[in-house]
Amino acid sequence: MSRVLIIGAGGVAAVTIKKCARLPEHFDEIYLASRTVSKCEALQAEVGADRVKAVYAVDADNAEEVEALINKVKPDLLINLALPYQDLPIMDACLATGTDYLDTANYEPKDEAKFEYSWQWAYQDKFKDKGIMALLGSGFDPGVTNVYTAYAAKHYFDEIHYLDIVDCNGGDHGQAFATNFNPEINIREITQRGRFWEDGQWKETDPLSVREDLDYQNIGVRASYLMFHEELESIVKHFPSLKRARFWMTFGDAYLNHLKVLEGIGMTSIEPIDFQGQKIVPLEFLKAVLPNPGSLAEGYTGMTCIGTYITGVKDGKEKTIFIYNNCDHAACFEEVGAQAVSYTTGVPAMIGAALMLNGTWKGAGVWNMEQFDPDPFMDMLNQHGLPWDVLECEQSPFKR
Ligand SMILES: NC(=O)c1ccc[n+]([C@@H]2O[C@H](COP(=O)([O-])OP(=O)(O)OC[C@H]3O[C@@H](n4cnc5c(N)ncnc54)[C@H](O)[C@@H]3O)[C@@H](O)[C@H]2O)c1
Ligand SMILES: N[C@@H](CCCCN[C@@H](CCC(=O)O)C(=O)O)C(=O)O
Repeated sequence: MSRVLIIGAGGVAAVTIKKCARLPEHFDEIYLASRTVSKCEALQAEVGADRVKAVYAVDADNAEEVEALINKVKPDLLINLALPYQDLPIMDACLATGTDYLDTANYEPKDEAKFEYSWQWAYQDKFKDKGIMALLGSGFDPGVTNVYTAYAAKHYFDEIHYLDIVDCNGGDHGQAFATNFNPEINIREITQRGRFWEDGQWKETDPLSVREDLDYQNIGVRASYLMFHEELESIVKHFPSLKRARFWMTFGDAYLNHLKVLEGIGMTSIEPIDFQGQKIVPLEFLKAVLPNPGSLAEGYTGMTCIGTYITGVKDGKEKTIFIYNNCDHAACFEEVGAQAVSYTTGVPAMIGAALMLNGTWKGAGVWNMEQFDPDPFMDMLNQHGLPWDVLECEQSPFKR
């Protein structure tokens, strides 16, 4: 029997819960908790009380509260789909109770827009000694992109040398400006300085200053900008043969113009300001004004294309492949009432959890996705709504 406790009841969690609920062979009992219990109740009503057994309010910034909840529910696995700020308190609660842990985004401190694995990797010995497992970044990127890299290294190359992860949302939600997942986390991510790995060191660029126009399968040519994304950090660690590793995300002109204005007037700042006698953080206020990402789903058209270009050597010859998925916003809405960015994150969280629970991916300690055999995960992507394809490219599409 397997019992999971999911923390978080936002856009991503809604997809994971619905997918888990359909798979009683992997998830016998599902429990749900979040800061706002009414969101959990709404999801429980949608999915059915036979599948989501009970819901709870929890403040996951508080490790002791999470620990008390774990002691009540006694899950085999805790799936963290709250925000990156809660990763460490939840990991502390898992350590205290001897519970396995999974998340989709690496820890970042609330008062500093900096995301890196050092904080979570620091739990390696503690998790190992306790005999429990943490699986980090089981979303799409990070997540599936790490698994694509491991799959390419296993089946297509003797050694991999160049990696370019590309993330295109070619969809149209009809809003002037909106983010597809938590606006605070998303805007903190894309306004950071760019960073990529080359010749054994990290190199920095000004935010969104390096552009390539790339042709995305079933979407077309889109302006793509170099950014830092967390999976680069673990992938270069686990594939030391990489000479260069970069991440690119597409943005339209309208999106970038809005972002520029919001940044220019200080609305993306995380420094608190005084407003009518109280402290407010401009970015938190902006989040309250922007559409809830879940609300974009109805009427959203077009698709995403996220994938990994890899160049390396096989039998002495250099070659490039592209492994990718297209995900259609409208099809996701029809299936689970969500848009494709929530879907592409929520499904891999379910798959990572299923592989942990049935022991296919197991081991004490803190793990990144590319450290396990990619094949069972790739099979489940095909079975559960995120089919992938591999293209052999004549040459790399990047000019630089
Ligand atoms: N790996 C990927 O591909 C990828 C892509 C998109 C999003 N993500 C990650 O997925 C996670 C969820 O994103 P989302 O769009 O669903 O966000 P969301 O804002 O819609 O949902 C977050 C949920 O966490 C809850 N929460 C926030 N603070 C809490 C606290 N202190 N205690 C308990 N619950 C709390 C909120 O109430 C909400 O239900 C984020 O960590 C995000 O960074 C990963
Ligand atoms: N998987 C991504 C999701 C973000 C998609 C970003 N693209 C922007 C582009 C919007 C536009 O140009 O209109 C988006 O918000 O969809 C991640 O890991 O961060």
